[in-house]
Amino acid sequence: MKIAVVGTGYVGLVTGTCFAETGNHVVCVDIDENKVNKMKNGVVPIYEPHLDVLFERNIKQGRLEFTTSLNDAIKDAKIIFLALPTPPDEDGSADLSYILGVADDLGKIITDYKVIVDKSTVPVGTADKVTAALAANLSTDLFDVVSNPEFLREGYAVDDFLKPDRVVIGTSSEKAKKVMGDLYKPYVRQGNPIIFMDEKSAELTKYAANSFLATKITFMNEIANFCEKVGADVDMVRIGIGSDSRIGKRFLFPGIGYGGSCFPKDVQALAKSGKEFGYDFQILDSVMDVNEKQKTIIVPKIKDFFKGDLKGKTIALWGLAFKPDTDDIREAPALYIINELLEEGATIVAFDPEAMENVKSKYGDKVTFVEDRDSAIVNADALVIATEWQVFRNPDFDLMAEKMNQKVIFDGRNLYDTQEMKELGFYYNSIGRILVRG
Ligand SMILES: NC(=O)C1=CN([C@@H]2O[C@H](COP(=O)(O)OP(=O)(O)OC[C@H]3O[C@@H](n4cnc5c(N)ncnc54)[C@H](O)[C@@H]3O)[C@@H](O)[C@H]2O)C=CC1
Ligand SMILES: O=C(O)[C@H]1O[C@H](OP(=O)(O)OP(=O)(O)OC[C@H]2O[C@@H](n3ccc(=O)[nH]c3=O)[C@H](O)[C@@H]2O)[C@H](O)[C@@H](O)[C@@H]1O
Repeated sequence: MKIAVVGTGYVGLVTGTCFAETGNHVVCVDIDENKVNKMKNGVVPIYEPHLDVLFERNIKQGRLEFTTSLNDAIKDAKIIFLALPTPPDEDGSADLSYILGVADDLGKIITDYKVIVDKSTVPVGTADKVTAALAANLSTDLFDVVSNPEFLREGYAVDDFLKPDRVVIGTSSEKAKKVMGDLYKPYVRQGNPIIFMDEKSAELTKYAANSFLATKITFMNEIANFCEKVGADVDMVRIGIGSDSRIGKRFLFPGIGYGGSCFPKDVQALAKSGKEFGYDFQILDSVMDVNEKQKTIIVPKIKDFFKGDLKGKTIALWGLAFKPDTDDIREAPALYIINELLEEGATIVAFDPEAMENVKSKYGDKVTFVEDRDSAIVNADALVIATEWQVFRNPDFDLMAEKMNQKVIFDGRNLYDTQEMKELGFYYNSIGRILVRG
């Protein structure tokens, strides 16, 4: 099948590459010329594990192409995916200007029947708005609009896309249903269901999934905070409740709050969407409040340790990305921690395996960046861990003892065993577990 993908970010590029991998011909279009040039030269513009192999293979085999011309991209395509940004507007609602702008452009250039698929995360009612934008210039016989939300996670995007738990397709058109069913056939063969539904339900399924997961994490963060008050161990509680199949083991890991380009904006957008329709999502308001505090929950702990004064203190920071295996720093808790520590007068020496360039462009020389994990801890008064990259899981504790000014760790991701830290004589402050005083 011939496919066009508009927008080559995390979702668009993975979508385009994976559809090429299953034998389709895909043209990806982006307005960012620099990005398109990179891709034309065989460079993957984002860090996403395993994407490069598929990317190279499909370019070589002539199934994956790139352009900045919307017209060139869509002229032979039967299906056009919109994988465009839907960032939060000033009031927290999803900004649909990218999607509606492209829909408007498409309405002016489409000449034969096409299925326009919304892959971006959008509020209920967007398919209707996209339809209206297209219909302003185009006969409704020449298109159908489908909502096909994406559930991939950054860092696991390729695997999540190729082996999805489910594919949700929202459409009221039998013709579009057939086209989409054919496209996703390879995934059905892997035993993953395609769930057909109406457009509005599909749109809401996406927000509901992200909001539910964000709520699950936040609930666990509150349990962790309470564990600290009463001397319980959140790891035990997590295992204890996660073993109940009704609750499940995944997405129960407490830490310094959820971040990224999706949970924060999607929870906010669903709450906002609720208000627009006269419904007050009380749970979501609480989730946002708790998460906001959770992102910097480690800072008062650090201040307490240093008796309220961080001036002149050097803090090593391991991890900047909002989670491991990505260079994405959107809404990363590490940035909130950096802001507060800088305000308190601390010096920050940071390391992240993939996200340093992105942070450098925001902070410049306000933060010192080093090229490896162990350089960050030299002469540090404390180490803060903000992202659970594998490389931080098994550090050289002897080297830490030797190189740090004192053996002090504030761990926002619960990477180490508290008993071991006690034996090694570290001050070790983690989330929802006993405080090891060293
Ligand atoms: N990042 C993720 O893991 C996931 C994101 N989503 C949703 O997918 C959508 C896209 O997200 P990302 O891929 O992360 O965004 P992104 O910001 O990484 O990429 C968007 C791309 O669209 C391009 N673009 C902007 N205007 C354009 C135009 N007029 N024509 C062509 N290209 C244009 C940008 O240059 C950029 O390359 C959002 O709605 C997001 O909520 C859904 C599931 C997962
Ligand atoms: O809509 C989206 O963009 C995507 O949002 C999330 O994916 P992603 O943001 O890439 O990353 P997650 O692995 O879900 O992590 C999100 C945040 O939650 C945090 N988290 C996750 C799991 C957990 O147990 N505890 C926890 O604090 C992570 O550290 C991270 O900050 C969803 O998991 C995807 O299904 C969805 O497609």
